[in-house]
Amino acid sequence: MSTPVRPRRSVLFMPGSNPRALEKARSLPADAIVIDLEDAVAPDAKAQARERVATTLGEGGFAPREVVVRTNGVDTPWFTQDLAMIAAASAKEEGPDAVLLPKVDDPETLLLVGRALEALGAAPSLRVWAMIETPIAVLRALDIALAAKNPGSRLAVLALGTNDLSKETGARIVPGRAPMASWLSHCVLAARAGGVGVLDAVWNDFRDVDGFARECREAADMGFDGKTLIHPDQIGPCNAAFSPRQEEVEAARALIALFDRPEHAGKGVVQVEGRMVERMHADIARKTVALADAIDRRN
Ligand SMILES: CC(C)(COP(=O)(O)OP(=O)(O)OC[C@H]1O[C@@H](n2cnc3c(N)ncnc32)[C@H](O)[C@@H]1OP(=O)(O)O)[C@@H](O)C(=O)NCCC(=O)NCCSC(=O)C[C@H](O)C(=O)O
Ligand SMILES: [Mg+2]
Repeated sequence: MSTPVRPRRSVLFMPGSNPRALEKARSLPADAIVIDLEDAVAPDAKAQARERVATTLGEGGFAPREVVVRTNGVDTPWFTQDLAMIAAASAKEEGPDAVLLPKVDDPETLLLVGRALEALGAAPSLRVWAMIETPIAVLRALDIALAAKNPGSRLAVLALGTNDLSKETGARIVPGRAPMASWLSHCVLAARAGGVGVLDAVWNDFRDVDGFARECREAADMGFDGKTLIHPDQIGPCNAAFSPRQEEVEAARALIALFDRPEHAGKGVVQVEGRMVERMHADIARKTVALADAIDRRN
C-alpha cells in the first residue's frame, strides 16, 4: 500500500511563547506549523513557554495542519523536559504529529532520541524531523537521512536552517543563495536517498514579497517539498510556488491516460508531438496528480 501524500508546502514557525500567534495558527492556510521552543524563546521564558505549548496542544484545533514542536538542542538543560512534554502530548487525542530537533549532527542522535521517545511512551505515530543547520550536518546529511531506513525509525523530514549555517560558516545569505546552493542540493539528494521529506530554510526579510516569491520558486526547482516560514504573509506565495499548476496537472493526467491505452500496453516509450515520453514520466505524472489531489482534499 502506498503512503498517502502529505502536502508540506508551507511550514510556519511561531514562538511557543506567543499566544496570539498560536491562536492565529488555527485559521491560517499553512500545511504545517512548527511551535518553537528553541531560538524564538528567550532563555528566561523557556519553562513558561513549554507549559503554554502543552496547554495549547491539549486544546487542539489545528487540524488539518500538521503540528510540529521544535525542542531546544539535545545538549541544553531544557531538552529532556521539552521531549517529555511532547511525548505526553502525543499520547492524547489530536496530539502533535512530530518533534523537530534543532542542530542534528549525526544519526546517533536520532537513535538516542528514538529510544527516549519509546521510553517516554510517545504515540507510535509521532515522527521526528531533523534540522540540518551545522557544517557537520550538511556533510553527514546522507548518514542522517539514511537513519530513516532503520527499523522503528521515526525520521520523516529534513529541514534546512540557513541562519545557523551562515553563522557557523561565514557564508552570506544573498539573493539566489549561490554560496549555499551546493549544500542545499546535497541535502535534497540525501533526503531522497533516505526516502524522507525535505524543507527549505526560512526567508528572514518577510516584507520583501518579490524576493521571497523568487526564492520559493528556486526552492521548488531544486526539489524541496516546501519551505519553512516565519510570517503569515509568506503562506500564500509559498503554497502557490509548491503547488502543481493547473496545466501541469492536466498534462500529467493526459500522460497517465496515454500509457493506459491498450495500443501502448507493454511499451516503455512512446512519442507525443515529437517528444519522447517514457514510463518514468508517467510515474512523475502520478506523483504530480497525487499531490494535486491531496491539496484539493485539504482545500
Ligand atoms: C517576525 C515576527 C516577530 C514579526 O511579528 P509581528 O511584528 O507581530 O508582525 P506583524 O505585525 O506583521 O504580524 C501580523 C499578524 O500576524 C501574526 N503573526 C506574526 N507572525 C506570526 C507567526 N509566525 N505565526 C502566526 N501568527 C503570526 C501577528 O500576531 C499579527 O496578528 P494580528 O494580531 O492578528 O494582527 C513574527 O512574525 C515571528 O515571531 N515570526 C516567527 C519567528 C520564529 O518562530 N523564529 C524561529 C524560527 S526561524 C529559525 O529558527 C531559523 C532556523 O533555525 C535557521 O537557523 O535558519
Ligand atoms: Mg537554526
